[in-house]
Amino acid sequence: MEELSFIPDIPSGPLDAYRNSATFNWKQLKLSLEGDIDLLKLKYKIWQTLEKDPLFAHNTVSPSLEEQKRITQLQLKRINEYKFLTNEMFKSSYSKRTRALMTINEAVQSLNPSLSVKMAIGIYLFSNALLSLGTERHLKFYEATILNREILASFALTEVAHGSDARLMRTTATYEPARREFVIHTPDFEAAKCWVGNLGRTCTHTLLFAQLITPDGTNHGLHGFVVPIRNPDTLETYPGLIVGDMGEKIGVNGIDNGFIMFNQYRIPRDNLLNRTADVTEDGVYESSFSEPSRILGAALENLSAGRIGIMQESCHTISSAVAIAVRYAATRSQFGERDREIPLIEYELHQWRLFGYVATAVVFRIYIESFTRVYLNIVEKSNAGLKVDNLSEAVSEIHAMVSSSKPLLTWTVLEAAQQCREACGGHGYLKCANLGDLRSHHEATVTYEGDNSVLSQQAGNWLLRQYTAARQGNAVDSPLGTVGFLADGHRWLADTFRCTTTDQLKTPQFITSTYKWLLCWLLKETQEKYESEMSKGLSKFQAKTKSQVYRWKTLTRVYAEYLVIIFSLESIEKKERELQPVLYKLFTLYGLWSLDKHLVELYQGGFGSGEALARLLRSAVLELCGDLKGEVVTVVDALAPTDFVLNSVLGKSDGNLYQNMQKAFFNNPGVFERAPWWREVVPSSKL
Ligand SMILES: Cc1cc2nc3c(=O)[nH]c(=O)nc-3n(C[C@H](O)[C@H](O)[C@H](O)COP(=O)(O)OP(=O)(O)OC[C@H]3O[C@@H](n4cnc5c(N)ncnc54)[C@H](O)[C@@H]3O)c2cc1C
Repeated sequence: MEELSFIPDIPSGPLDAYRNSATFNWKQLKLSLEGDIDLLKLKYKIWQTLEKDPLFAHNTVSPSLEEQKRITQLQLKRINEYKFLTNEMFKSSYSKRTRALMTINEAVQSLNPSLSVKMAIGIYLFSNALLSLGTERHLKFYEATILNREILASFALTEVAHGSDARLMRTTATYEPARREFVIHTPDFEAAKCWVGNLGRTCTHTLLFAQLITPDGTNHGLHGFVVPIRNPDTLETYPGLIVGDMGEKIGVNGIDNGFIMFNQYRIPRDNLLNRTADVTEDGVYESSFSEPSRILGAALENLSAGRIGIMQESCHTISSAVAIAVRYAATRSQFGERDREIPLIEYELHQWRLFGYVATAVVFRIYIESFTRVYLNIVEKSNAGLKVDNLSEAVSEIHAMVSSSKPLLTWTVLEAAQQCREACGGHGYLKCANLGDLRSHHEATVTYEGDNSVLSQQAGNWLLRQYTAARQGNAVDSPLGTVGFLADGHRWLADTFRCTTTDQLKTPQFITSTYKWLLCWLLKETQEKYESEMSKGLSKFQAKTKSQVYRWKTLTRVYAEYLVIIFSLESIEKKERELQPVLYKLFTLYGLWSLDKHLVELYQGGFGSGEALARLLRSAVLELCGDLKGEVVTVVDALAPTDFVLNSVLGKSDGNLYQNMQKAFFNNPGVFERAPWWREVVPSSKL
């Protein structure tokens, strides 16, 4: 086993009772979930450095809005000074460098989600966009951002009246050959860019998406431009801009989301990100794509890395949430027979509420770790000009994977955070439990970088194209192999439920084959519904909108669950032998617990007929919960960050629940003082 002494030991205490029954070493599982010892070391280095820095100290009371923004910006400055991304990392291969940046982002996110959003948009998303959408002209911006940290950027796509439907955005960038400049203009408030993170108070530049118009009046669709917003030395906005902060939100208030209106604002021609399309000095438009929608598609594909980052952060959020709730469940006792109270974790109901999410936290982490590798490998090869087989098909498949997985992960983590909060009862409602902040900061991820419901529709488009190809006897375009099985769709659909014992369900084979049946059936259902709407004379657009509920939407969710299943299974098969028993149990629980939510479809489509399917499936879930009782406390030790980062009075690793709570109560500012406003509320006659 590798040398893991850099991971601090966990203090002995009341949780030992459960820890002692674990069949594996938690540090080994932690390393295995991280997937790379250097990245795990980097994460600990960041956490330990920031724990010593007063700028990162936790607050017992939420600071004012302005203060949250100030602290977050100062923290970013400090992170830049720490140079966690060493020169060696910076010079390493694209995938190594990106993995390191993603790790820094994850480590920071678990301490202050606003800070990681600030960093992700302001540095990584922007610099990534410069590399993928820009050319040599833009290298100066790249270096100023990622190397010298002189630029803090933002990403301005959303407008007041248009969010998901990006094509109809109305900010314009009109080229003027006489001055070789683009003139950016906002026609009215509805076209103001809004929700733009870092724009409200801090960014120096924005990556703006605007309709590119050539001197002949032709609109060539949305294109990306680098637009200076503020003087970096004074943070004053430049003339010609109306920029403001959007005010208080229901989470991530350390981020200054802003709005902006441009009044005939001029930028040099060179600021157009011109990898896919350019305008000559004389104003002639040139593009390697014939379709404007494909240019936008190429530009927005850049968001994939950001969405993968969101999924990684979501894995941290669910890990923290289940760590708090499971440690609480193991130390909090209620009820029992003959006045002997038992810990909450002993109750089957409590196990069922929480353990599915513990299993989810583990398999999501394994899935994302593995998918990130595949993704970065392909991007690296393609950036280096190496041959990637079926590159454009692979890009489409990755887009479908990301567009279905981001919704699945972010929605599930939101449900998990809520369930964990409730599982800690009233104490879970305390700010110092940290479950409320985990939930509300996470919540925005279901909307930003693509609203989940809208994003899922894109994955459905790709899936239905593959289904149609398979039905017509053509090849399925799935270089990553996620839906290669559709070629045998009729065979999978002929499958029926034949198990007679729960053990027969608790196998990877049962779970994967049932998912294949589900996907084939949902594809057939969705396609039939779509065709029947078309046959009534509806347009493609209308037919699509009439096929969403119970079909398209469920289909894309099931596809994402299937991705989690196949990717995590493949990884688990390669993991250390000592870890495999617990990992298979967690995998099986995730698979069956997820299938339980699709019983309606499994019966409706004729996979199951009698009562056996539901009875055996649910019994298997409960048996697995019981089997995992002795393991979960140690599983969450592997999932949890350090106590400082977890920042929860209920979830400390020492398990001294009530001593920790007393300390927190007694240390609340002014806790024992008479209310400073007492004079205002007592009867005036007594004064
Ligand atoms: C915290 C936060 C940070 C953000 N940061 C940025 C940023 O930095 N830069 C930026 O440009 N934007 C940013 N955004 C904006 C974000 O990207 C948009 O909110 C998102 O794309 C959704 O667009 P919308 O709000 O206009 O919702 P709409 O598109 O108006 O959607 C509203 C609802 O209608 C549903 N809907 C829409 N179309 C359909 C359809 N065809 N069928 C069925 N249902 C549909 C959606 O699912 C959604 O539930 C941020 C948002 C938040 C909350």
